[in-house]
Amino acid sequence: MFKNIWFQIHWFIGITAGTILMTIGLTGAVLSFREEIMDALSPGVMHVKVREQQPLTPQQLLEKIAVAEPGRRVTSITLTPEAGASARVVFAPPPGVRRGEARYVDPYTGQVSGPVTGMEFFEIVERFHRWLLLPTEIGKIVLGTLALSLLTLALSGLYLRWPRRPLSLQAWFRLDFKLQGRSFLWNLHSIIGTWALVMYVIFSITGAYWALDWFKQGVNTLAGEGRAPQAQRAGGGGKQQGGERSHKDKEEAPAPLDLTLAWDAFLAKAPHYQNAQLRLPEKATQPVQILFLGEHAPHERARSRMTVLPQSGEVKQLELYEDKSAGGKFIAAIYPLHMGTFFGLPGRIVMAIASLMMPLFGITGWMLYLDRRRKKAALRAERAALEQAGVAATPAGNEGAQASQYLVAYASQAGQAERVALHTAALLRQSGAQATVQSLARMTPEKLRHHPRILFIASTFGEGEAPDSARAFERRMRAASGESLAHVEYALLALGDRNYTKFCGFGHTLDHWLRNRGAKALFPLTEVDRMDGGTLQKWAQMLADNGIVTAAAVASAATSAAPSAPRPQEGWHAWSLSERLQLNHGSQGGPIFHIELRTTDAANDAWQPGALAEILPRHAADRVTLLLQRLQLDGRIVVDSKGTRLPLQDLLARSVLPVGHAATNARDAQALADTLQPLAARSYSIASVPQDGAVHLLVRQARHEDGLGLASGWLTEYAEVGAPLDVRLVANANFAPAGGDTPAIFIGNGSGMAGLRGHLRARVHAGHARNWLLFGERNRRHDFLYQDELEQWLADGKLARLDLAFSRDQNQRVYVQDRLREAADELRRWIADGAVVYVCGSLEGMAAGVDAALAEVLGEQAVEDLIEQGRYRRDVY
Ligand SMILES: Cc1cc2nc3c(=O)[nH]c(=O)nc-3n(C[C@H](O)[C@H](O)[C@H](O)COP(=O)(O)O)c2cc1C
Repeated sequence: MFKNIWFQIHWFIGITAGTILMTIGLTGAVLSFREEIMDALSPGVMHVKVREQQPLTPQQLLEKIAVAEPGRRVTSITLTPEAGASARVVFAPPPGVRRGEARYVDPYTGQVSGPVTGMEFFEIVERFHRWLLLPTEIGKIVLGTLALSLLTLALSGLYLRWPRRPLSLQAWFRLDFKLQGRSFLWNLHSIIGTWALVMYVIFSITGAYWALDWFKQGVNTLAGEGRAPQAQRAGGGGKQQGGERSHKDKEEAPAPLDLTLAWDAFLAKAPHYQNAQLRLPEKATQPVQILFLGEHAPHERARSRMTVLPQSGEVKQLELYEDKSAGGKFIAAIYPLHMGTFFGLPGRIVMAIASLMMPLFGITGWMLYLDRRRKKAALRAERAALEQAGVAATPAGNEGAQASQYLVAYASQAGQAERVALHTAALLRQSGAQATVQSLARMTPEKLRHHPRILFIASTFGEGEAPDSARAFERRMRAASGESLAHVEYALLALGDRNYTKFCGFGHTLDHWLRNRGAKALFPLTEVDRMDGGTLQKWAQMLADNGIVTAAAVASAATSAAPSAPRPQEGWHAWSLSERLQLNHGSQGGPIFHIELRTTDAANDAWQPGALAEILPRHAADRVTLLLQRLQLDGRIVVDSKGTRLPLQDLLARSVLPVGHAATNARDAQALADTLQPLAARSYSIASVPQDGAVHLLVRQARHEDGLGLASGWLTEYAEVGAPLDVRLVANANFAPAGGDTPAIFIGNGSGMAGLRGHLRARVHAGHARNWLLFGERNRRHDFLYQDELEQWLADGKLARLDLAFSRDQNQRVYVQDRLREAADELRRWIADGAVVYVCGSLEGMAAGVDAALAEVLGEQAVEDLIEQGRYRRDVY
């Protein structure tokens, strides 16, 4: 709730003040290097060619100027001892003008140069930066408000992005260029924001100091400097008055001013000055003020002040910077802090970059805002449509127990999980079931037991954590006592992004917790990568396969708009199936095939152990032909599908085949093509390393009542050896190698050997020998996959230990988890040595059993710690 309020404040200020702040940032960056730019644009003006001779004294300069510019009074001269640096002089302004003209004077000849190129431009930029080109008093208030807005944005942003693991540097500072879409924008916005935070706080506080008088007075009082110091710009503070007076006194022909004695007095006190500005009086009898940077001045505003009588050279007053109070020094540091010069050139560059980045925030912020609006609008439309159809979210406080047959509970950050939840509810209703949609924000873990059948749609946020709205639920979940959910059946769809280390992290946490409470999964957790449309279809299909919704409802939903983002098409490459070999002839289980894929595309043949190969499957040619015959359509007719032209039979082979009315209603080939949805990609663990020159897969052929499984049938039976395949290799951060020579324990069963073998082959190549493999299947005789290779590694010392669990080779069933228990002491030793555990294979039975065995041997907390430390990695399905 509190967070939500801050979120609203952040985006509201962001889209209003933030938009103007972009221009303030840009102009600030332009002003950072104003002097250097003007110097470069005006050769021979701000710096002249260095000569052997001594530069002229201020008095000599004054005399030369009097000849060159007769009748013009000089109000200040600024000198720098650097060889070749011109003196800067300011003339008294004409009546009614606020600022006098500034010109540069050759330090050796006293020649007055022409105006500096760019000066006017920078003055306009400065007026924009300080007052938005408004009248000063109004401009100051606007800029002060903007400065405070920037402070609010920075601090609320910090609060909103506070990582749940604040000790992780990575969570604070790591830019992740693998991310895409909203996740990438969010990463950019929050990480760069963190980097720039200190700079923005400095900008806003120092900016507010100049713009808001009350703020300035407050700061001055705090600093023990009761009055605001005089403006310290050249020709600033009180100059206006001076200008008016000069006009009034013009007739009186002031006595000529001689600076010789005053300058000598100054040099006697500060012979090694870095910079001196002489403020000249109108009359020779009045004192000259010299503001100067002493030899050890730490920054450009660490100025000392000397007041000297020009006629006698008597020093009336000397206020050294060194003698200022701490508060006074702080006030003097405000300008260099704002400019970054307080920290020298590096500070200036950092501040300029931070200013330049302000538009990046504005733009990413706007994009996040618009994306969110779009998603919310889509969600509203969806909700309205589904409400018409009778599927509505339960009002708060009415979790009405058994009232509905299914609870569809979602955890969503930006609304995608909610949309899927609404669609799932629609599917349920079309199938004749009752459904209630409920956010986990309104649920507590304790209330779940009132719902015997729950479908969860859970997205992940942060680093593998629950979305904000479900954080309270997650907290309670961790704290909840061991209340049993034994009578609850559930299915879980986890939304995530594979580019994050903890892919679908919250979905898995929730799943783990539900199982530990005794809830029964209707089918294994389904992961969805970046709202992949195909996987969502798989979810619907799983619901149908398990009798939760009807096939007809799924088919009709498939032809209507699915709640998926357009499938990212990038990354698909042409591969070919180069080898196929059944490894388990005679097995009691389904046939398992070793399959090799090759590509000629060298740019696409690198992957890390644990990676997955996504494959776009196709229907067997016979099935397509049969359908075409039934529809009396010619499969060779070329149709258009999302901009690609291809024969209808090819499109059908890659699409969900239409059933019922959807097919028979199609008037012609193109009308049919327009209704088709692409088949979901299937992921397989890669069992080889790039050095093998091919992607190896282990595919178990699935057989259903109506024939072979779609993808496994295609890969193991229908596709000819040599057939082309659309393949995309994706990293699997959850199952990536932990790196280095740390000991590794590999546990798996059946085709799960694939993911383990990929890691093992990589480690063997790298010469890492502390590998322990626990593998299980039914019979040693038929199911000892890759037996020769494993035994060879064992003999060569490349595999330190191999435990096999062939469940049906003896009367009593034995599984990998049993082997793990038998080797408890060894397991504890390996874990103590820092071992990383990799589990690959079936979620049901194996993964859950291994989980329980690990908890038994090592303790629940130790398992939690392993997960936290990234030492328990799983690729289970
Ligand atoms: C800031 C941010 C952090 C995320 N962190 C993860 C993560 O750790 N693991 C993951 O699998 N997905 C992560 N995601 C991806 C989301 O879970 C995914 O985009 C999901 O579809 C969002 O659904 P929603 O709109 O219901 O929140 C993250 C997304 C964002 C914007």
